[in-house]
Amino acid sequence: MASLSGICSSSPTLKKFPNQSPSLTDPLRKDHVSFPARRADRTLSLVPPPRAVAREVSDGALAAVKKGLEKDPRALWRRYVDWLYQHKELGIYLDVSRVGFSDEFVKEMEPCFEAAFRAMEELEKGAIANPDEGRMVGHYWLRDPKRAPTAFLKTQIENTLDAVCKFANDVVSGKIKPPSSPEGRFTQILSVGIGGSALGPQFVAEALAPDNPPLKIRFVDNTDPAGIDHQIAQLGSELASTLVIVISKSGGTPETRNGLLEVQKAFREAGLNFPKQGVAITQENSLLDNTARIEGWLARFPMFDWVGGRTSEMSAVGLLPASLQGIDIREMLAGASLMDEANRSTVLRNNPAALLALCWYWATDGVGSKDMVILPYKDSLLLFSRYLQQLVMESLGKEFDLDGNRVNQGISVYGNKGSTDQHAYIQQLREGVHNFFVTFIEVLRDRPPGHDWELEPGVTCGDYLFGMLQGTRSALYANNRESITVTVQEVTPRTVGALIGLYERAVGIYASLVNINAYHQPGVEAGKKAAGEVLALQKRVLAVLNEASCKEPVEPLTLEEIADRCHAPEDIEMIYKIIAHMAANDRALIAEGSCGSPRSIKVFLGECNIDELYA
Ligand SMILES: O=P(O)(O)OC[C@H]1O[C@](O)(CO)[C@@H](O)[C@@H]1O
Repeated sequence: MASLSGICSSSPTLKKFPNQSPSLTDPLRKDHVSFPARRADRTLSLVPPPRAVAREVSDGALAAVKKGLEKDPRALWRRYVDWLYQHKELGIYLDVSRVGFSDEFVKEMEPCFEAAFRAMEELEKGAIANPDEGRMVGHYWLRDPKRAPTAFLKTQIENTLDAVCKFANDVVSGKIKPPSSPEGRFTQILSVGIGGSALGPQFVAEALAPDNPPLKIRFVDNTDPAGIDHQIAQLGSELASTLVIVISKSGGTPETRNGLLEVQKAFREAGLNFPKQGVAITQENSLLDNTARIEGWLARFPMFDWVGGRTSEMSAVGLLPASLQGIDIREMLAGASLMDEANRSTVLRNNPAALLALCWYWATDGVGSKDMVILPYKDSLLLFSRYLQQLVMESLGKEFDLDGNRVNQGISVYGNKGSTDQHAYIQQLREGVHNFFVTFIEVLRDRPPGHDWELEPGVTCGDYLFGMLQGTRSALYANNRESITVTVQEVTPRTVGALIGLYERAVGIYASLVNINAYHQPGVEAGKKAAGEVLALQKRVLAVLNEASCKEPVEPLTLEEIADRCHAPEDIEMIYKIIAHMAANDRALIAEGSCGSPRSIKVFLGECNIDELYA
C-alpha cells in the first residue's frame, strides 16, 4: 500500500504546507471513491487549484484507503461488533461502524494518536496547553481534584464545590431567603451570562431539571432589550423571590454587563434590593467580582483562570444553577470522571473520545470538509447540539495552527432532535448535498418504568422513536452518508456528565491531531472590537446631531454632512445604519426623505442637550 505518512499534524509536510499535503487532508480526495462528486469538486477540477499538484501525488495513497462504505450485511455486522465500544459502568455505547475508515487508515493514524495522548497527558499534568494566553487547561481536574498539579488548586476546587453545595442547600431549604418575598424563599433563578457562561447551564437544565424543581431557571443570554423584558415580565411578582446569578469568566463581557444593568433597573423599579438577591460567578478581582464585593452581593463564587468558558459546566458556572434545580451535581461529576478515565486509555479502540476524533478526522478529511450534524432522539437533549456548537466550533475553528501556519481549521456543528428533524432537513441529508456526517444520540430507556403502554398491539410510542432513529441511520448509510451512534441507557446526571466529558476530550484530541490551540478564541475579538467602534461612532454622530439640533432654527443634516462633521466620510454607510436604527427607536427624527432612499434623508434630534454641547 502506498504510504500515508504525513497524515496528521505531527508530519513536517502538513505543518509547513497544510493545504498542499499529499495526505488525507485534501478535501478533494472523495473524487476517487464511490461517493458522488460534489458540485464544488467538479467546478474546481475545471480550474486546477494550487493544491492540484499535491493531489496528483496523493491519488495512489488515497485510493488505497478509500474503498467506499461496506454494504454487505454480514461484513457490516462484523464491523459493528469489532468496533463497538462499551463503557460498562456508565452504560454508554459508541458505534463507529457506519463511518468508513479502513484498517490501513487506523494504522497510519496511530502515531498521531500516540502524540495526541501524550499531549493530553501533559495537559492534565498542568502544561501550558493554551500557549497564546499562557494558561493551563484544567477542566478535567474539576471532576477529579487529586489530578490538579498543586495542592493549592486541589483545595480550591474542593472548597468551591463544598461552597456551591452548601449555598444551594441553604437556598433550597429556605435558610437563605430573599429579603422581601411573600413566599419567604427563593423560587426562581435568573441566570445572566452568554456563550460558555450560558450554554452548559441551558443544556443541563433542559436535560435534567425535574418537572417541579425547587427553583425554576430562566436565562438572559443576549443584549436584546425585548428578550430581557420578556424574561423579566415572565417573572412578574416573583422577581422578589428570584436569585440572579451573573456569570462571566472575564467579568467584562458587554452583553452580560448590559443584562445585569437591565435586571438591576427592574429591581429598582420594583423597589427590591438587588445585592441581597445577586450572586456572581467570575474570576477573582474581575470588574464583576469587584462590583459584587463592593455592593455586598449575597454570594460570590470563583471561576478559575485555567477553565475556559466552553468547558466550564463542571465548575461553579454549571454546578450552582444545576444544584439549585435539584440536579445531583456529584453524579454529574462522577459521570464525567468515569468518562475521563476511559479517555485516558492509550489504546484507540478502548478510548471513546479518540474513536470520535478518529471518525471526525476521517469524515471531514482532517480539514472540516463536512459538517457535524448532532441528532439526539430525546427531547430533553435538544440543546446538546447548541452546546456542542460552541464547544467544537470555538475550539476547533482556528485560522492558524500552533506553528503559525494558516490552516483555517474547524468543523461546523448543527442539529436539533429526532425524529422532529426528519420532518425538516433530513430530506436534504438523505438526497441533497453531501457535506455532513451525523451523530445519533440514542437513549434506550423511553420513559420511567411503569408508565409505558402500547398504543397499537406490541408497539409503544417510544418504539416509534427507536424505529425512526434506526430507519434514518439505515437510509442515510444506504446513500453513503456516514454516521456515528452514541447510545446511553437513560438521561441522568451521570450520563450527561459523561457526554460532556466525552466531547470535551474528543475536541482536545482532535485539536492535537490537527495541531491547533483548542483553548483560545482570538477570532471573537475582531467582532467585539468592531462593535466597540460602531458604538464610538454612534456617540460622535449623536454629538454632531446634538450641536445642529441646538441651533435656532434647528439644522437638519444630510448623511454626507454628518459624516463630514464626524471626520468619517468613509463610514457613511455605517452612519446611515446608525441613523436608521436610532430613528426606528424614536431617538432621531428624519426631517425629509425616508430610510429607503438614504441620499434623500435629513436628520435632527427631537431634543437638544445644551449641557452636553458645552461639556
Ligand atoms: O464568561 P465571559 O468572560 O463573559 O465570556 C463569555 C463567552 O465569550 C467568549 O469569550 C467569546 O466571546 C466565550 O469564549 C465565552 O464563553
